[in-house]
Amino acid sequence: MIEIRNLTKSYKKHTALQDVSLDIKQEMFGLLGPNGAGKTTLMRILATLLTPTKGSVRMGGIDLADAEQIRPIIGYLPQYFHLYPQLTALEFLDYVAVMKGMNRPSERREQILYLLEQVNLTDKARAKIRTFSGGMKQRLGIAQALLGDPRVLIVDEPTAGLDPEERVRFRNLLNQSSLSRTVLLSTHIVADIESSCSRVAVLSRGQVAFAGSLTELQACAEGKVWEAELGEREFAAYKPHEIVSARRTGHGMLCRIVSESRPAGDSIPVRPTLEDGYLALIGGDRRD
Ligand SMILES: Nc1ncnc2c1ncn2[C@@H]1O[C@H](COP(=O)(O)OP(=O)(O)OP(=O)(O)O)[C@@H](O)[C@H]1O
Repeated sequence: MIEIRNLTKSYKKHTALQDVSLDIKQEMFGLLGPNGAGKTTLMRILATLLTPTKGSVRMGGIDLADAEQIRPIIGYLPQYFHLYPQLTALEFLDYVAVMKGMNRPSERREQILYLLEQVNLTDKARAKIRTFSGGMKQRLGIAQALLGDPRVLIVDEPTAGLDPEERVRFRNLLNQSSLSRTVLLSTHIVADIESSCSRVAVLSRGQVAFAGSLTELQACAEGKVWEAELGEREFAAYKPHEIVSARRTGHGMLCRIVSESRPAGDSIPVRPTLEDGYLALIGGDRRD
């Protein structure tokens, strides 16, 4: 469905994306990566808001450069987006629908009411957006992205800042949306990928460090995850990204460690999680 070939984007001297190639089918595809890895840059290119320096993208066989053909098939929820606080949910969605070229009022009305129901905001249809919680705003954001029934939905870090209940609700909404379209979800939150995506790519410093199934990503930490009880000095000797979790015990800290080498002393190898796989892969490349 989406074929990304040798995509490069430079902002003056800084190269944010370098030679990125990916194939995304009709599926829910996750994009992981630390801060500054280039996720937003890639998403903005796919949403036709940025022009790549080099490379090409085709969606459903249409070249991304063909803006007139490509725009109607894309729905985009940016990381930060502006909602008009004085408008009601209905007024806002009607405004976006008009912007998307939906000219028939009856068609707009029908789709808006359907989407408000999908995102569970029917009872807030006539409430002003300024009264909405963060989760309600994100759900309204998804509704605006789904106006026009796009074949590709691009969502950039949509669950950051949501409470656990809203995050689960939002993930379910994305899962539901992915039944009939391609969804590309960018996030830092490994649990979001785990619960929703069939495949994932990891960007690191603008390059594809990994692309494959969740099981394959998990396997990147095979033989590199350990549980060990560490004293204060041993604990301090590890790099921050190597200790995934630590719990105080009577004698020190019981730590989960992602490391190429077996920790000294009493340590036992443990089965990696998806997060371990991600951490083993990006390791010291993390900038945050
Ligand atoms: N308009 C710009 N001009 C110059 N540099 C930019 C611009 N936009 C992004 N960058 C740089 O490009 C790199 C990639 O940024 P991008 O926002 O795509 O990363 P990201 O993976 O989405 O990060 P985050 O998770 O923090 O949102 C960063 O080093 C960033 O500082």
